[in-house]
Amino acid sequence: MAGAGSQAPVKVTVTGAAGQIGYALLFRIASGQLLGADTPVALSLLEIPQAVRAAEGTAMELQDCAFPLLRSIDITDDPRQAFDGVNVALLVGARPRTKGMERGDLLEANGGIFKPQGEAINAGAADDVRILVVGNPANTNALIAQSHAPDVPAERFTAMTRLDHNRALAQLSAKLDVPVTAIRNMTIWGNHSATQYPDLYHAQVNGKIAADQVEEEWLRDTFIPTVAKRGAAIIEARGASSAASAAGAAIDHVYTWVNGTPEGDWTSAAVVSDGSYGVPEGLISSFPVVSRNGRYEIVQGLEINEFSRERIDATVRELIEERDAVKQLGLI
Ligand SMILES: NC(=O)c1ccc[n+]([C@@H]2O[C@H](COP(=O)([O-])OP(=O)(O)OC[C@H]3O[C@@H](n4cnc5c(N)ncnc54)[C@H](O)[C@@H]3O)[C@@H](O)[C@H]2O)c1
Ligand SMILES: O=C(O)C[C@H](O)C(=O)O
Repeated sequence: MAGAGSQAPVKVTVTGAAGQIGYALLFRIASGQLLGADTPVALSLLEIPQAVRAAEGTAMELQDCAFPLLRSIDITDDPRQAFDGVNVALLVGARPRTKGMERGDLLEANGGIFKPQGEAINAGAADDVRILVVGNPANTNALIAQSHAPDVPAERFTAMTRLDHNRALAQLSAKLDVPVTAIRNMTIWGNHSATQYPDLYHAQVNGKIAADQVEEEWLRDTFIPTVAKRGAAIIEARGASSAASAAGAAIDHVYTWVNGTPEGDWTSAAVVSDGSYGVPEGLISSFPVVSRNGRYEIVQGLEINEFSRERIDATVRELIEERDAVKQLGLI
């Protein structure tokens, strides 16, 4: 069997490489945590021209770590170069909302980033490319990129709700004083936003339904809002949005995608809807998913109670509004 020494490296492109998530993410990728300890990596860092110098500084540090799996680092401000031959694309760089910016302005500014990146992925990506969008608004940015990459199978475009999933595991684990490993089948539904729905009616703790082990009031008034608004709470406390935990979730998302979900468990990812659970086809929405043979598949056949139905419908409504807004702006 060929060892890491002779294997061709997997090309991993990270956009927004000089940002704070980039700094938390790149060293973990280079150390082998994204793809496994046998897989050599060729990193490609995409930044805007003003931040290329800072990305070069990060690359110097990566070099100084002498990671055995890190074969090369390419730094560019050209999406075509960054995505040429890419196997794993982590789209982290995005335009944050600034003071006085309307929602439409935010979507338009991000369209200016994710449209050309989608086109560049379409033009040059490897046949097995997998794309994870982290930059917000993640679901709709993923939709924009996907709609400009007609030659790439739509299911290769995903957006990150694994951080929300991990937050839900952590909150439930603290509430019931159990390790996170006692929890299975957690689900985040919908948008990576405050409307998301973390579902305890299918999650199990030590083999029993989680919702039956907590007070309904806690589930409704504490658990759901704490998970859904955790991003804002981190910004409030840290003065900057989550970075290490976001990087950790991106690593988890890709690692699971490539290596599969454990038997009897599932995870959460925003993937292109096939119409399951009443989510309109084509929307990029979070679902319970398993990864089998290197593909994320939506878990089918779950019963949805009235409480969950209302909340899934609300978050999906928001995704429809975002889709309609970018359609009106001519971005998809
Ligand atoms: N999905 C999630 O769970 C999740 C969690 C945390 C943060 N986020 C989002 O991730 C994004 C990045 O967060 P951060 O803290 O690293 O931000 P940051 O501002 O520190 O870094 C963003 C970087 O992106 C770069 N960038 C901007 N436009 C680019 C382009 N066209 N091409 C390449 N690079 C570009 C910027 O120069 C900057 O270096 C934000 O949108 C944030 O809201 C998502
Ligand atoms: O950057 C943000 O707005 C928050 C981020 O998406 C998070 O969930 O931590």
